[in-house]
Amino acid sequence: MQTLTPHVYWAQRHSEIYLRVELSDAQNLDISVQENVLHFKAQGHGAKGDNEYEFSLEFLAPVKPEVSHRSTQRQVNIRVQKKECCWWDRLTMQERKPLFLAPDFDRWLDESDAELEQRAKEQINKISLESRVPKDPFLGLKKGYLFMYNLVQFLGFSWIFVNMTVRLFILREDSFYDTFHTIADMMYFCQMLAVAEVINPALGLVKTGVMPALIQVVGRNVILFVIFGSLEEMQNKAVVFFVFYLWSIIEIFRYPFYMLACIDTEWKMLTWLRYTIWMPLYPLGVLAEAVAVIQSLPIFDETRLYSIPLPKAMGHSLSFSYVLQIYLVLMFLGLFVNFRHLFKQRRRRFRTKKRKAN
Ligand SMILES: CCCCCCCCCCCCC[C@@H](O)CC(=O)SCCNC(=O)CCNC(=O)[C@H](O)C(C)(C)COP(=O)(O)OP(=O)(O)OC[C@H]1O[C@@H](n2cnc3c(N)ncnc32)[C@H](O)[C@@H]1OP(=O)(O)O
Repeated sequence: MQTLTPHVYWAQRHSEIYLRVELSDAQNLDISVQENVLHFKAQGHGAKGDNEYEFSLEFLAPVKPEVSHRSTQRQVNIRVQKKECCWWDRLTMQERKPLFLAPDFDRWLDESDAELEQRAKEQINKISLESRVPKDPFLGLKKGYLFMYNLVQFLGFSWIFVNMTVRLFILREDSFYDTFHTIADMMYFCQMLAVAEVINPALGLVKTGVMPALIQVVGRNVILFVIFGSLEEMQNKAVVFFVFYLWSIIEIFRYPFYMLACIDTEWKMLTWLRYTIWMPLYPLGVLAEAVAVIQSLPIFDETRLYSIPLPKAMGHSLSFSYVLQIYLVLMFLGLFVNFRHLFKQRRRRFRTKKRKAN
């Protein structure tokens, strides 16, 4: 048997090469890519009758070593993936086209048509993927609820922030000492409502963990209701101003950011602020809260408020200040957990943004 070369027809797309080998009833196919050269060997019926046919092609640019092929009664179809998605000027490394090679006009597309075809394919894939993911029938309701929740919180914290800022400008330092009496009601309202922030991820309404929200809400509410709310002696201390002011600064950026997210809108500046200003604010907030706890310790010792009754043999009662000392340690653990969480959220947010931009 003579070894002959079959007629080969080729076409390309940005990511792959198609070869059509004119050989009917091909058998003993041996097709491989080694060092960027495609080797083909098979027995079949070609231009010179039944024979063994073979050819080699060194590609113009790198291709993946895996080759897929399908043999039909009339021909052998070969598909080779390009390593890089780009358009080639010709198929082979050698400039002169081998005699057995010709364009496959059935598949031939020029570069711009191939691009259009690629885009159409991507669009079809996207649509079919979207249609496979079941649509949430309550999506509108969920978004409406979240939007309203964030709006109310935004209005509440804006009122707190503006009120405190105006009072600071007018009364200067004096405003520090009666912050609680002017702001507490609104802060109670916002922080009670903030319990929803633990419930929302628990119900799967927002894509985030329950734990960071729980730490945040419990952390603030202990300070607000237990330290400030139940000790009158704490209510006219300057620390109340710093705690409330630090809490409200982050929230006047965080809630509008969420509101926009509910209507699939984004303002870059707001996103940046939401994911950046917590860096100085969070440690400062925890520091201010720690100062408040430390200032409250002697008051709890003195008033015996919330003290834990002990059996007679062990003494009278255990001051609540001991519980608060343990809480102080927990606060710094909480700071660590949430700081790490916020760093992750920030990285995820800006990484996805960059990827989308590319
Ligand atoms: C078991 C109990 C233990 C108790 C231990 C107590 C320890 C005490 C520790 C005390 C530490 C607290 C100190 C703190 O009080 C001090 C201060 O607050 S100082 C001021 C500065 N503070 C901050 O900057 C923190 C602000 N708070 C937060 O950022 C959040 O509360 C937090 C839970 C920490 C993080 O939020 P989240 O996990 O939700 O991250 P994202 O904002 O990135 O959101 C993730 C995705 O969910 C979507 N989302 C979230 N919430 C909503 C919403 N309400 N509406 C709509 N969408 C929402 C958001 O858009 C993200 O989606 P996507 O990824 O698609 O963009």
